[in-house]
Amino acid sequence: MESSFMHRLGPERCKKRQRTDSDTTFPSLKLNSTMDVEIEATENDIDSQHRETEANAAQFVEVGHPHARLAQLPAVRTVLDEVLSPELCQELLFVFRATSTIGYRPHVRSATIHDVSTTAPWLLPPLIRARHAVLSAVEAAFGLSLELAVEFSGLMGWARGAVLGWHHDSNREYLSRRHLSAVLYLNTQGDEFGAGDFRFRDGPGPLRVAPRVGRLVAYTADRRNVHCVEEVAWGERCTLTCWFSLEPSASEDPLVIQRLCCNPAIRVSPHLPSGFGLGSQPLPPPSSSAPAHTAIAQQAGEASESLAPEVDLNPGRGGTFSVLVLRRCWWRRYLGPGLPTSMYQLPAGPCESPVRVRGGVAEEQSGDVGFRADGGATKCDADWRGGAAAEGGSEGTTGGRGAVAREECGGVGREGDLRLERLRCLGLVVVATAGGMRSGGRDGILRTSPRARRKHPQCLGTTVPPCTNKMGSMESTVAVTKESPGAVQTSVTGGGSLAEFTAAAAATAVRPCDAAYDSTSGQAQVARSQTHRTVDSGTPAADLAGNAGGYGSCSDGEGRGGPEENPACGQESRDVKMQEVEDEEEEGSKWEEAISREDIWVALVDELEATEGEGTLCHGGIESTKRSGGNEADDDDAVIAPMSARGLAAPSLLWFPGPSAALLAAQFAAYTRNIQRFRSIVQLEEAVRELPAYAHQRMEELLTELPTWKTLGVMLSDD
Ligand SMILES: O=C(O)CCC(=O)C(=O)O
Ligand SMILES: [Fe+2]
Repeated sequence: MESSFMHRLGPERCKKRQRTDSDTTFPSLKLNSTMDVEIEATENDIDSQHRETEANAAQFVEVGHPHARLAQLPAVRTVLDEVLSPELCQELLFVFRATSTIGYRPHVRSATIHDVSTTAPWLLPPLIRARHAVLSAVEAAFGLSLELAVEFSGLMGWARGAVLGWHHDSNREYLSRRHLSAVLYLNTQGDEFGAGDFRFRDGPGPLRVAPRVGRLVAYTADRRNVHCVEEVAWGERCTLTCWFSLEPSASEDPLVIQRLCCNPAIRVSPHLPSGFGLGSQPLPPPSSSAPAHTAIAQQAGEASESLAPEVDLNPGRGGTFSVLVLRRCWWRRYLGPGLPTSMYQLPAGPCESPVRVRGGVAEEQSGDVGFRADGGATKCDADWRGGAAAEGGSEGTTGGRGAVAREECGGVGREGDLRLERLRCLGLVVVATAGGMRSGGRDGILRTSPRARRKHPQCLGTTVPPCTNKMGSMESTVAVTKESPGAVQTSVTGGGSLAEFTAAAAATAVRPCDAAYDSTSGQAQVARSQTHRTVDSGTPAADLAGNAGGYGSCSDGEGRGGPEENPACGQESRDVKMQEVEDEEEEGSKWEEAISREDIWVALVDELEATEGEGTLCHGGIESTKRSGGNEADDDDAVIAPMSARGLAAPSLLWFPGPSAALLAAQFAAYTRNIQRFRSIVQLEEAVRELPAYAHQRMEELLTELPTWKTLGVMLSDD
């Protein structure tokens, strides 16, 4: 029996299986001690917060029946150490930080495998390796070899304040195909975060698991494993969270592979080998991605002399994978070779502004976007609940595959929102324009010469939900301006309509809890601003002022900025054009000095400008990402709850012609930020040398491995 398994599994899986087979029951668990894995629960352990949520758990029992295959397991949970090496965990942290976006609960951000596939496919190999190691460990631990499909996998970061009450992981009807859960901890409690214990409510020990790097806690998703996560006290607790299903059709692999196929970075021919995992889902016809392809080619052609030919990666092995690898793209001069362009190409398209605000019932407004005075959800949000914002997890707010009911509403524009959120998470400031800036802008793009920007870098960037045309006829501009080297001031100009206001609030990182729109009076304001102005709905010229919601702004809770450092904090917002003039007079030399230390960003910015209008790609990928990660989130606070904003030390001098470029910068910044020693922009040059090497290596790996994957379980390709 074992040998036949070994034959099917191949050496890697066998090794894993042999190692973990001995760990299937608790007495033989590879636990280092009970210091951080508590076997017995005490009465006091169930604190009031958890008691509150017991009622919740009780209501889920209906849908928490064990799967028949799992009903007689000798053990329903396990804890294993050293399932992943610290090095791989470290790399996963890197992947997570480079790709994460808003997560499924307040203070949680995540990077699902779909996110990674879409935005940075070259980062997939470590994630897939890790995912497969977890799969193997879980299958071995529960004696389910080759029986499990990965239903969801994603990297999660639980920041300070993140908490999850008692629940089990199949507590909703739509989670019923979720049969086993596994959480692999990527970092260690006490080192990189405080508190955040995982706890089982009752049943066999261990009842309390302290996260530590490489440790896996795995359990059946049914009601026998009611568990919780205690509140994280500081830092960020990072996990690779996976759910498994006994139903092959629940596998997320086909979608992931489809995502890759849609990604112009990895254009796979329609002639896929059988069993590749696509099932009946058709690939997009070549024509559907042709414009994108052309756009890239054009872009590459402009910026360079050569476009690599399509590469037949593996002609001999069942199927041709035509991989378009672009070379000589604009950033090559700065970042070196190896970075395919397409992951930076994000969709644009028609959609209303999809700002996401605090939980509540959607309210219809006259426009397409509702914004409630109490911070309730927009109409888009109602359909979006559980979209890309709810990536994984359980407790009803999480995971699953919810439908996006209104594509036209929650679709592309939502991605715009995600991008904004991502930028904000990274501590980057942005300028959003809706309908063009007054200072000579067109098409939502601020146009000043590079030279002028160098001298007057107060217009820091531009990004906007890619739906500005439908936002209304009025102009709306959000400018995040750097008032002094230590602080950022945000001003919103125009914003006459509800939609514009919401877009503005989103774009400026004004925390929704600090912004309000009075639907009765039509007044919108940003409450946290040092200076308040209101804007009359329908009055394009009206201004409202805000600050950048804690991102290097006046009210930064993390010690940056503040009135003392930022004399401009108390000033009223001004028209963007005015601002430029004044800065020129008052701060010119200061800026010059600051900029000279940021040449790399100037260069980046200049080149970003060149990508203006480069088009939008990956639409299908993004759509699919939303669907695959989504479910019925019942806690919309998760979506826009401000994340910790440990961004770049001086997130300035970013000028983005559009969301795609903004994401590029964000991703780039994420890379650099998360190489621990890079703390300031000044040090980016070093990162610039490392990033391409890493990305290049990983991309090569991906391109090499992809043709051999029949599913994302790479080891299965042995036979
Ligand atoms: O992160 C953990 O330790 C567990 C998370 C969890 O229980 C869930 O997402 O359902
Ligand atoms: Fe859970």
